[in-house]
Amino acid sequence: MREFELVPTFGHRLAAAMERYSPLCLGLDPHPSLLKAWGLDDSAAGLSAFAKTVVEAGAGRVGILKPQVALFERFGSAGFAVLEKVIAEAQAAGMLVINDAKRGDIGSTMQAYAEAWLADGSPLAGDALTVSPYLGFESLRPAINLAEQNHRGLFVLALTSNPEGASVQHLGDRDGQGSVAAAIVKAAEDENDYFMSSLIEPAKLGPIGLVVGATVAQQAQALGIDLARSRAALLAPGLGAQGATVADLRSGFGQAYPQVVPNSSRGILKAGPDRQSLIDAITAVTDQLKEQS
Ligand SMILES: O=c1ccn([C@@H]2O[C@H](COP(=O)(O)O)[C@@H](O)[C@H]2O)c(=O)[nH]1
Repeated sequence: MREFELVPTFGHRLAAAMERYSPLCLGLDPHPSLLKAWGLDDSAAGLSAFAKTVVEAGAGRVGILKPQVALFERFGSAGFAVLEKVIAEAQAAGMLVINDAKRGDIGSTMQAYAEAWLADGSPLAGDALTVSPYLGFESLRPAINLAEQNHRGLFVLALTSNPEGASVQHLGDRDGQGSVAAAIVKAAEDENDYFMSSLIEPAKLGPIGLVVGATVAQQAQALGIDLARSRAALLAPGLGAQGATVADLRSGFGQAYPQVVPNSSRGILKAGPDRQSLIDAITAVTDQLKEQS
């Protein structure tokens, strides 16, 4: 809780969802190939049917849903209308929604992105948003401030799951300056420390999370980054389709493992469209995660 307020912070709500269900974040990635495999049209109507099945399969089984915004944006305003409905329905079903839109711009424009994705009453506002810090961490300030005021969260790209990420994110490491990724993690840590110092009810996780791919988690240790100290939730895409396993999470994240929110999208979604097969795929991953905890 925040001082003078009785509304739980994003960190409190995320920790509660992880505890109640499992740390799994179910990725909602309606790729054209998946729409086809599910016998759906590559249209806004197909998108809507796909999303409805995923939300119904996840309800009561997973606490966190991550729609991939690009795959809704493909359909323009019709896709955004589907996304707005998905956000509302997933939240009504008890899930926290992390909108994976990877927004980032100069501060004045960032303010508009923040209002779209993080302001109370905005139809696109979920519980958290992914953001890119590559215009400078402080360029995210409007989103940081609005997220904190509105009990929402951010996930800042730090070490992304794709192999190309290292060419930017590891810069500085070899010449002893400390890597770009390390600077981002430290900025998130400082922001979380500042925010959490004002809480009445202590929280394990701050409002500023980080994206650290499940496929590259061990690189954080190699770069000398202490993820546990950041008190950031660690959104970890890469489980399943990109090759990372639940065992990799444990070894890769080490002491920071309790902060990890692993995402699997295609690895689970390929089990559809049959609802029960989708539920079985979700259960298989959540069971493995519970065994590792
Ligand atoms: O570093 C990153 C950041 C985001 N993503 C996103 O996560 C999902 C992963 O989907 P899978 O089908 O499980 O591979 C997707 O929406 C990516 O855009 C990421 O993979 N890596």
